Amino acid sequence: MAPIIRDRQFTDSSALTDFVINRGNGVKGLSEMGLKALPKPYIQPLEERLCMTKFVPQQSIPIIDMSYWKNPRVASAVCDAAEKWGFFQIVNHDVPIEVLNNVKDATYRFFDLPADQKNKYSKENSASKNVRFGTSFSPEAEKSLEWKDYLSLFFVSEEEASMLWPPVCREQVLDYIRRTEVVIKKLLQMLMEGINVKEIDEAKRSLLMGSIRTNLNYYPICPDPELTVGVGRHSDVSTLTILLQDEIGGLYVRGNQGDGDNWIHVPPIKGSLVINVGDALQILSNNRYKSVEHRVIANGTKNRISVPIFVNPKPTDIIGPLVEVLKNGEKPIYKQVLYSDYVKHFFRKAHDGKKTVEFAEI
Ligand SMILES: COc1cc(/C=C/C(=O)SCCNC(=O)CCNC(=O)[C@H](O)C(C)(C)COP(=O)(O)OP(=O)(O)OC[C@H]2O[C@@H](n3cnc4c(N)ncnc43)[C@H](O)[C@@H]2OP(=O)(O)O)ccc1O
Ligand SMILES: O=C(O)CCC(=O)C(=O)O
Ligand SMILES: [Fe+2]
Repeated sequence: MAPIIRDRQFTDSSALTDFVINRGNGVKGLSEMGLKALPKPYIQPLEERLCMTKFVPQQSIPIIDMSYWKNPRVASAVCDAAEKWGFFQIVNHDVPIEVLNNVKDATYRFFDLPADQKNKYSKENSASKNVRFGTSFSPEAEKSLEWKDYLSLFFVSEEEASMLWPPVCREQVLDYIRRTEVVIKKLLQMLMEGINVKEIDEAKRSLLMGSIRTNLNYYPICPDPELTVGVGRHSDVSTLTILLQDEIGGLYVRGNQGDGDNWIHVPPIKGSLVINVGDALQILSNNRYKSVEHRVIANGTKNRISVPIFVNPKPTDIIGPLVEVLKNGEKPIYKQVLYSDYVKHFFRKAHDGKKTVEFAEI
């Protein structure tokens, strides 16, 4: 059935929900209809929009060259960036450029599928909870929707992926995960040494990288980009996030100057990967490493994609400050929480900046 539209606008919000969510057209479908104005549900309150006066053009997150990763100066730069910024970019990281290009192409292939093909992976239709196509962040919980569609792939095994993940992107995403794992291990090794954890044994390995979720994000051209957001202010609930972005730009990170209401652009650098600390690592390190708020603006002229790999504890792990960081008598800031409870808390509310971590505070 055709959506109920008049003069390229929806007549009511249930017709919009039906078209975008129930029928799997997503915001990409809305964008491609050539709407003249942004539908009301996507209009964000003024305080959640990012205005020019809050940009800090002269600042930049660190860019770290991983060529000589065994050099202690690299480890020191990584730990320093994780403490002060919570965000950095890495170059010369050894993940081949073809692997990155292939996963970007695969992302376009998935989102270019007809709506009924993508909708096979929606929350209602997907054969597994580990594969989910969706739009916005948590449409049931949000007062204002976000201008983004996504495919979320929770990795269980290559066997499961080969049965359940969409064939148009499966191999490329798996390859991206495989090739990135080496970098993830190097970074975690450096970060652990920085907080006196000498060895990553099996229990630590599980806490640090026991589960992997990869999202394919698609931000289509938006009719009124300044009225909405691509992704609202949030910190990730991961240990570390490895993010591949395309050449469009639009990711902003909260700065660490003055009152903190300043936002720094993360410029696309060909072949680089953006790394950020997530809440789980902030909790494990008892606030030594910081998970920092970030957001994505909408774009009025270009489609944008990004592919984050969220490296997480296992859902069944209990997370809290590591004994090594408390050894010198430091007071724990966080209690022990079941990681899947933490993630469910995150997903059941709208994006609300750094508030998720309060769930684990003592
Ligand atoms: C989508 O836009 C986003 C996403 C993000 C994500 C940032 C991250 O850091 S993701 C890393 C999250 N960590 C993990 O996935 C590893 C641990 N996993 C788990 O603990 C579990 O797999 C689980 C995610 C908690 C799901 O557990 P399960 O027992 O199967 O519970 P459910 O009832 O299925 O789900 C609970 C609740 O969460 C919603 N949900 C589940 N998966 C997703 C998903 N991939 N995307 C969105 N929402 C999800 C689910 O709908 C349930 O909510 P209800 O309201 O329906 O109860 C950052 C920024 C973004 O814009
Ligand atoms: O698209 C981006 O650049 C960032 C997306 C993001 O923050 C997320 O998916 O958690
Ligand atoms: Fe994020």
